[in-house]
Amino acid sequence: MKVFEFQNGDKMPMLGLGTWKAAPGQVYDAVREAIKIGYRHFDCAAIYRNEEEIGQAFEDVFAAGEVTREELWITSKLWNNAHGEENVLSALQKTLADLRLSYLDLYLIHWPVALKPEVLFPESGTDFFSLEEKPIANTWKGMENVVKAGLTRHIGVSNFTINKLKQLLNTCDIRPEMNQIEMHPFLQQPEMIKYCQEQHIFLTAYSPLGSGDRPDILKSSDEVSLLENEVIMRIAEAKGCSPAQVLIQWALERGTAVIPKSANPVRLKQNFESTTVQLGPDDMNEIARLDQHARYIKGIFWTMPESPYTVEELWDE
Ligand SMILES: NC(=O)C1=CN([C@@H]2O[C@H](COP(=O)(O)OP(=O)(O)OC[C@H]3O[C@@H](n4cnc5c(N)ncnc54)[C@H](OP(=O)(O)O)[C@@H]3O)[C@@H](O)[C@H]2O)C=CC1
Ligand SMILES: O=C1CO[C@H](CO)[C@@H](O)[C@@H]1O
Repeated sequence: MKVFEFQNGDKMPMLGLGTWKAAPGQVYDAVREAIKIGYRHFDCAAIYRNEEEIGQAFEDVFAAGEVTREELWITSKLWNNAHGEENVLSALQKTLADLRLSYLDLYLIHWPVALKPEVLFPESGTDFFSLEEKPIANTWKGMENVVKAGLTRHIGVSNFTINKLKQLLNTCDIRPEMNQIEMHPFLQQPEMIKYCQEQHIFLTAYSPLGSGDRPDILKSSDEVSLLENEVIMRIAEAKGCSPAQVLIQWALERGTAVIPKSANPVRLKQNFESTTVQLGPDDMNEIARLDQHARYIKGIFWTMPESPYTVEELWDE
């Protein structure tokens, strides 16, 4: 398994398991099965509301001696309603209690968007704080504090643009080591890859298979399927593998980590075995031409009348 090696020598397996939408009642089995298959990297978040069940699975695999804590890489994310230096510690403590861990490997600011403490998802413009009211630089101090307290080994961000990374790099003491963003053949983000390579920030690709099981409210009528894309299907057929395996291996060959979600034992195994597929330069060039700057996670849930956030500002477009 390819790994990212961090400056302190820690190693993160580049292929991990996404856990958004892995339903309570199923995610326990999915995590246990994934560990049997060989997954050692798990992508979690407080807002996925399944961390308790994932924590039960971790506790049980450790007790059964299947893996040790040190063999796993566990990421989680600070939800938008806990921005502010003073709120990070308690949010992380809740995640650690739910996951039944004493430390995380990586803790990310989930979005550069701040919500009022009592709000999980906004319903009106008054549910938000602006970034002037809750500056990222201040939230980041809270992230640095939890590194110093030994509660997470690394910190980073998610859904940050190059501009927002630049602003953060100007004010931070501990540099962000990861940006987790949507990336797949329809949204290839070449400038972000170049910038993060220069700045020694690792990238993780989310929704690498097109996030087909998103709630309908997050879907738009003009959406196109990645898994059914003609080029991806043709390459898969030629290699004797599945379209999902092409998409996963494509992400790895570009030097990004990738966290496909599955709760199905057959697809979990298939996704893990993507690394046996080899894509050549012709395949990579053909896939490069599929870029259409199209997002599945558009961030429209942060934009509504009187919200301080706009899609243009969110993505710097
Ligand atoms: N930081 C952020 O803001 C975000 C982070 N994420 C993270 O990224 C992870 C992955 O992204 P996500 O949006 O969940 O979507 P993915 O792109 O990983 O797609 C998941 C869907 O693909 C299906 N699938 C999985 N494997 C295969 C396969 N081999 N063949 C066909 N279909 C398959 C799954 O079904 P099934 O389960 O039935 O196999 C599910 O319907 C998330 O779970 C989360 O951890 C995602 C969005 C935003
Ligand atoms: O990680 C993610 C998936 O879940 C959330 C919605 O429920 C998104 O906000 C976020 O991008």
